[in-house]
Amino acid sequence: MQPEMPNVMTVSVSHIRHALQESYSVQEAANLSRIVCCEMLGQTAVDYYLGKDMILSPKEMQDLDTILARLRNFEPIQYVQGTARFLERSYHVAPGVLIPRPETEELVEVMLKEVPSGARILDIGTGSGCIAISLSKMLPDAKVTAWDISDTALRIARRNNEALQASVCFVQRDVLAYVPGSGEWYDVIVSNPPYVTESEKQEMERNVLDWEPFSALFVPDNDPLLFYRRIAELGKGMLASGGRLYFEINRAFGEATATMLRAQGYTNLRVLKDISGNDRIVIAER
Ligand SMILES: C[S@@+](CC[C@H](N)C(=O)[O-])C[C@H]1O[C@@H](n2cnc3c(N)ncnc32)[C@H](O)[C@@H]1O
Repeated sequence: MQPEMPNVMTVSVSHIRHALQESYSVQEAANLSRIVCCEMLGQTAVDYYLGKDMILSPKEMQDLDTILARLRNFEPIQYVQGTARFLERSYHVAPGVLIPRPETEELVEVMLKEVPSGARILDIGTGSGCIAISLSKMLPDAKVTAWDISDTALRIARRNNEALQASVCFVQRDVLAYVPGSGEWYDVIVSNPPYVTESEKQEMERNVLDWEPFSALFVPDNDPLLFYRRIAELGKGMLASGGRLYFEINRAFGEATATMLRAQGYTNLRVLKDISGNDRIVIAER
């Protein structure tokens, strides 16, 4: 006979799955309930897949109710957990900062093959700091600076920089308004700027539209290359000779971005595809 455990409650995995199925497909509810049970409530994967009940304290029960309410309100699981994985590292995320995406991991992977370790790197629109911090950790001699316009993003990026023991220098700066001073040189400028056009909103999931910051995502329909054009202009005065731009782009604008960069005098243009076969990265040389 089991010893009596006061004040605990048993919760079944199927209760959690069914609660989530009110808002998600069967597959999505299954994925989310595995994360809730195993990553947030400490159930082992074996017990989860055996469908064993969990024994929760009143506090854990309250936490579970909050988690389910947030998920049923379409809040992204990364915000509910407070973390997102990016290239094997865990980044703190919260509403107000973009959740790092796998396409951006691909951008950093390309850079790691090409950028020399002592490079001076500028990341424009750093968000959680995922690009800048990854480069700082994996190219230990690089000198990495990162800009963002958003207070929230910079607070979170600085917290990630400290937690991951990286050495990125973060600066609050509006790239659209910035006039560079003299003597500010970089070998590489990387950016994953806002690039979703307003008209693409209709195709987006509720958990992105309702929760992720608009200022991190959207550009006007009539000027989808706004950020790329501005960064390319800045690059002409801030990139050392032979220096490079690395951009993550909207898949609809690969050729348009390359044409704009060529017109600004950049050379050795490359448009690379992501794992899904979409134009996703543009690289150009000064
Ligand atoms: C698409 S998010 C990318 C975030 C992060 N680099 C990533 O890849 O996950 C774009 C970022 O650009 C920032 N941003 C938007 N407008 C900006 C501006 N005018 N100047 C500087 N940063 C800006 C947003 O705050 C946001 O963090």
